[in-house]
Amino acid sequence: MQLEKTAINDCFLITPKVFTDDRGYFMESFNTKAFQKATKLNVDFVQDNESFSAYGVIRGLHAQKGDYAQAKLVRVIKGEVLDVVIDFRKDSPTYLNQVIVKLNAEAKKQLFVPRGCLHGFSVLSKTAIFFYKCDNFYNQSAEIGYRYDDPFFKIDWQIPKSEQLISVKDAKLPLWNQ
Ligand SMILES: Cc1cn([C@H]2C[C@H](O)[C@@H](COP(=O)(O)OP(=O)(O)O[C@H]3O[C@@H](C)C(=O)[C@@H](O)[C@H]3O)O2)c(=O)[nH]c1=O
Repeated sequence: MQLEKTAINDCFLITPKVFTDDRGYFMESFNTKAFQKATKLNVDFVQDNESFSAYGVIRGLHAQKGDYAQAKLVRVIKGEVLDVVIDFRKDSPTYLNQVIVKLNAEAKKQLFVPRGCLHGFSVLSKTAIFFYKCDNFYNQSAEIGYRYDDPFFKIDWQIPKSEQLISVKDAKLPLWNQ
């Protein structure tokens, strides 16, 4: 696997080694030892999530707070998304920096999202299957989130306004009040 640093501390772009042959391909989508060696981070993933979305869907911006904060290792199994991470850790040297990267099933890149960061994505392809590992369990009461169209974050989700599809829950999220 190959590791690239990003504009957010401890948020890494990971390219797995893909072995192709006449049958197709093989890759280790996750290997604890290789991950720890490359990132120097000790992360214990405990939950895997998968979601399916159509073009125009925007999910985010989400996180879990306090003891329930989650690091995520995200990737796309089908289609393409624009993945967005905002460093929301007040004590981080890259506080409020953003990482915005296209992830797709062809390139197979993964993004490691540290605990305490806001996360979201928009679907650029006709449909997309999004898969992610989490190092803490889902806890509804610990969920926090801010509006995908918050003017402070000013994220270009690369979806025309008329085609954006947002959940009722996400549409009701507050704007970030600094
Ligand atoms: C995230 C999650 C949701 N659910 C349930 C709650 C709800 O009824 C249904 C759909 O939940 P949501 O609308 O919150 O799903 P979604 O908007 O896809 O939420 C996800 O968005 C991306 C951007 C993230 O970063 C994730 O951490 C997560 O917050 O699934 C679980 O049971 N476990 C989970 O881990």
